Amino acid sequence: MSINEISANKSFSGWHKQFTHTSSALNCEMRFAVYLPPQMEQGKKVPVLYWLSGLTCTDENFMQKAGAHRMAAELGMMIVAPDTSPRGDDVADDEGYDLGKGAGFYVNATQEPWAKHYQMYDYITHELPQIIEGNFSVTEQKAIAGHSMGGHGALMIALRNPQMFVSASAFSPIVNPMNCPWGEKAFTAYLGDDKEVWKEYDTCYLMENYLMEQTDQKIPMLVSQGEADQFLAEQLKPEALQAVASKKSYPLILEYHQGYDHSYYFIASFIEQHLKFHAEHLV
Ligand SMILES: N[C@@H](CCC(=O)N[C@@H](CSC=O)C(=O)NCC(=O)O)C(=O)O
Repeated sequence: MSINEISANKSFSGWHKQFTHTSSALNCEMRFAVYLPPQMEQGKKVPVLYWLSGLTCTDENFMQKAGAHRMAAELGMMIVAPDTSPRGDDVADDEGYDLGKGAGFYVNATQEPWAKHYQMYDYITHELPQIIEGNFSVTEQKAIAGHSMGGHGALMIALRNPQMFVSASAFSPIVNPMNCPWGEKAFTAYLGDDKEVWKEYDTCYLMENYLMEQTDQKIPMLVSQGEADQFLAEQLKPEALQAVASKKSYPLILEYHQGYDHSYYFIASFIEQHLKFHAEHLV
């Protein structure tokens, strides 16, 4: 699995880099970004945090706006930020910002015209980790985090792959995509009308029903939510996740923050807490 380095910027004694590669899962050329902490230059293997971004994002939003490099350098943590959908001229798209390119929702599409390229679940859970582990000096320890649509992706993927990740966190996640306009639109297009199939990708459903009998399957979760978020009531509904977590005794920390909106200003304000949370588990 060859990758091509297309940019490199020194940052907090480590490196921010971007790579392109041919994705067999997505059937197209993709780009991802990494932050390589300075410990890697001294030959040390480091754990990896996968960051999944939200609607309209590429690999660049998090790396440029979250202010995560200083703490990742201090903690000795590699960060991987993939794109949010397949890309390219022959990839299906939609006029809306919430479907198609920039809006892959981290699912494996089964419907046309999406199925040929929109296999983001497989890309994040199989192909990308293989690429990272094949090309960088990393340990097997992995955590996952994300924002909004990417928060849905991070929590959903963690719940379905508890053996793969040691911790999960999210800013302003879409926790119940089966029951909000963003999720209903995307899941109908990518997965079809059968809501039984949607359940495989719904964090609230998964937390209540999936692999929850064994206590060691409950990987710790941190969720941060701004109270002034413009999408809070209609799209995000964190109270639904809190209700399931309480019912299932799931180790969820859900924190509300007065005055913060849905933007990267919120993420930048609390990213240090999230990275330290993951560092506690990435031993
Ligand atoms: N353009 C849309 C809203 C788009 C938006 O807010 N995108 C968020 C993620 S929302 C959920 O996944 C984002 O991260 N944007 C990129 C950024 O750098 O801020 C609208 O106008 O409503």
